[in-house]
Amino acid sequence: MRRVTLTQFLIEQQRAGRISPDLRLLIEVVARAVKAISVNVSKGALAGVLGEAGTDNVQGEAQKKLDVIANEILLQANEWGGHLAAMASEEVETVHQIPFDYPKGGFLLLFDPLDGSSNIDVNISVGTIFSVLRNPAGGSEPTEANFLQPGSEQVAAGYAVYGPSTQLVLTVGNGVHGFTLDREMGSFVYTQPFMTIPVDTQEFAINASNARFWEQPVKRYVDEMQAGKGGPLGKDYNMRWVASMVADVHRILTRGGIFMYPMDEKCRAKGGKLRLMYEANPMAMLVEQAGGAASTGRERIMDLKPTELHQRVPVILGSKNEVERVVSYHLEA
Ligand SMILES: O=P(O)(O)OC[C@H]1O[C@](O)(COP(=O)(O)O)[C@@H](O)[C@@H]1O
Ligand SMILES: [Mg+2]
Ligand SMILES: [Mg+2]
Repeated sequence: MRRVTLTQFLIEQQRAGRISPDLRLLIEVVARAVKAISVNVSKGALAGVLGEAGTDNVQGEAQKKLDVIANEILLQANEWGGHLAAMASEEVETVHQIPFDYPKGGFLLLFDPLDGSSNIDVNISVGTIFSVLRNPAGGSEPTEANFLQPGSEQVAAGYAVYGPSTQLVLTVGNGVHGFTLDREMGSFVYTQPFMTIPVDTQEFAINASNARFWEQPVKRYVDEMQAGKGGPLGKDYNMRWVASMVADVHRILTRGGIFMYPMDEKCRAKGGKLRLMYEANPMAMLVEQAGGAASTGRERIMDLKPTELHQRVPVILGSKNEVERVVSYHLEA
């Protein structure tokens, strides 16, 4: 069978008029950075990359060495090339300007360099999530306000999952496409065209240790799922929680399911647990492009007008009928 690489796929997208040469370059550069992160993640203890970095990030969370390494790899790779005007990272407090005297590029890149940090030291899948917006600042240095665009303005979004194999999953607004890293060849091979999420599911993902903090609509929904066949939903459900959003969403894009990190009393003061610009928006774009839905429980995630770069939001995403059910429980409450 003829193998199609990411490069070939992107050239085809460009030829079809779906992406510009600059956006193609941007995605290629992100993919190259992801390969470098994958090498570091897979070496683990052999390269001395496990454990704490001894620093806190802007959110007051302890950074792992790999959080810092992945962040540096993405920043350095993307500074070069001229396709970007600026970057924003979960690990960096303010907008990261391009340190060269290039004309400003047409795009803004946002990322969670290493998602699922608590899983690094126990050798469970982690990932990288990214989002691309247009640069509205023209030739001047983009400000934080220039980044605060709703998710519906994203021109591309994707993630890499560093699991038994490294996969890159991407949308440029024309479906969701998956690629698997061929380590010997050093290239991403197109392995999952048009990934779709079935509208119904019998699998849910939530951190059940927070049950006592949940709001009533989420309690009701989880109780109903746990009641199984004899309950109001009339079917048995299975549960999975990797605690790496990338891995949980990847499972949902592969075989369906619903993922929830809802509002709860523990995270209410912060607005939620997951980050709007680096986690919720890019995953929402991918999930919607695959036929699923993504909501806070009360609003479509991609309709939110961001108020700050590191904003947090509740997230409920995946199989459409299930997400709509949880949303209806929130609206009834
Ligand atoms: O520790 P918990 O409550 O299970 O939370 C897990 C969630 O936190 C996250 O790890 C947050 O992401 P970071 O690791 O990038 O901070 C998500 O990937 C995951 O879904
Ligand atoms: Mg994360
Ligand atoms: Mg992270």
